[in-house]
Amino acid sequence: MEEAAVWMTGPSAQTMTGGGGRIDAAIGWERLWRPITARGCDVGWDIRGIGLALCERLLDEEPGLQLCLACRNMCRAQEARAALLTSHPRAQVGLLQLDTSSVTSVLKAAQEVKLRYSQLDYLYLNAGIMPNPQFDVKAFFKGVFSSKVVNMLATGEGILTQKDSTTADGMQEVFATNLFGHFLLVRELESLLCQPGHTSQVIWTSSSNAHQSAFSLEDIQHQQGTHPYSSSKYATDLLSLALNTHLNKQGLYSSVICPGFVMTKLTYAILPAFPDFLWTLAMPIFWFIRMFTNTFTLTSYNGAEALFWLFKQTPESLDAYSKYHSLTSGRGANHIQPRKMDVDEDTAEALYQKLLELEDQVRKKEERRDNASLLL
Ligand SMILES: NC(=O)C1=CN([C@@H]2O[C@H](COP(=O)(O)OP(=O)(O)OC[C@H]3O[C@@H](n4cnc5c(N)ncnc54)[C@H](OP(=O)(O)O)[C@@H]3O)[C@@H](O)[C@H]2O)C=CC1
Ligand SMILES: CC(C)CCC[C@@H](C)[C@H]1CC[C@H]2C3=C(CC[C@]12C)[C@@]1(C)CCC(=O)C[C@@H]1CC3
Repeated sequence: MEEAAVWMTGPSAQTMTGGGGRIDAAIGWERLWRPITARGCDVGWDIRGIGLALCERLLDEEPGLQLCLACRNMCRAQEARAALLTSHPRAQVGLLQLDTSSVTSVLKAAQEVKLRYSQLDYLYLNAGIMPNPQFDVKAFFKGVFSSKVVNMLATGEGILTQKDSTTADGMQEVFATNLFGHFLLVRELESLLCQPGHTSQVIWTSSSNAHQSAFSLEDIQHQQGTHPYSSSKYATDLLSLALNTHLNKQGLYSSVICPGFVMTKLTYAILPAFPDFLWTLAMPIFWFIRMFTNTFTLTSYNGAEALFWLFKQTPESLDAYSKYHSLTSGRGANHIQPRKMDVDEDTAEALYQKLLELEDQVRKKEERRDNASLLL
């Protein structure tokens, strides 16, 4: 058995297909697009997600690092691994199939990790979705000419809604993918993360879009509303706090980051009708906006700054009540800023208890399913 340094969900290379043809050059100094050199599963254009950018940054720092990438799409996972090994031939990059929206998949992946490794130092929980985003153009232009413009551009507040769906386990998909799957994973991997005389870090990719107003303890899955993404990210902030309360003594430290506004598959989907060349034309506007709000980090490299920074910190020095923001100045320089989160211990504990109840229910369901398949 090996000691895995870093374990990560959702770091695969993204390929964008269709959607308005090809772009044949990297844009400006900040490379947003890269042509796929070794043809893999899809034909299209490669946009790095924040997870893959982080892997590259970690390997730049420590070329011999042992990484394990947990991805739902193994084809993309292999592409990501190949890209990492090309730039860092000494790296040890393991792959694991994991769909965070599926209870069965999470339990199976956790079993596999326990077979492969005896200890985990870092667990990056980065997988996330924002399905069927609806961009409110009217509210956007109204916001642009109001005093709320900076906040709107930094958080996306008031201009985005999503249409959620249910998973095969009967859960809300955004909740299951962004929060519950990760929670179950942490619970399953507690023994590897909480080793005597050892500290570990659990690092969540949260968001500035995490709003208390979108979250309700009476509806933690956000079945009723139209802001499931915002609700799941606020729940992430609460859960991180609760994990610290419960597990700091056992050596597990949890932190949340916000990568800023980054151009990835997730954000391109917000304006799917926008052809590629319009995104290219919008870049100077984005760089201009960056002069006023340093939350426009734009590239995955910049967005991964806080994730990378946390890797180098001693866990005991981190503040459980702060979110660590990746920020990029108008001149393109990166820095980190801890900002106090709008969370309290009682709500965090109440959510934690509800998640434990739900965990209990899904485990019983899984057991019944396993027993039924044994009988067949
Ligand atoms: N881009 C932005 O501006 C911001 C992003 N974030 C957060 O950053 C994180 C990374 O997003 P980003 O890089 O932007 O977007 P991407 O869409 O590029 O990356 C999301 C990753 O999550 C994976 N994923 C999605 N669903 C599942 C699932 N069910 N099981 C396993 N993996 C899954 C995707 O895998 P696959 O390759 O199969 O699609 C992909 O690798 C997310 O949590 C997002 O919410 C937060 C604030 C701003
Ligand atoms: C000129 C126009 C094309 C500008 C459109 C800008 C908006 C699409 C973006 C402005 C702020 C962005 C933002 C997000 C999505 C895209 C914007 C609304 C997020 C909500 C994406 C997901 C997150 O977790 C937080 C981001 C905050 C900022």
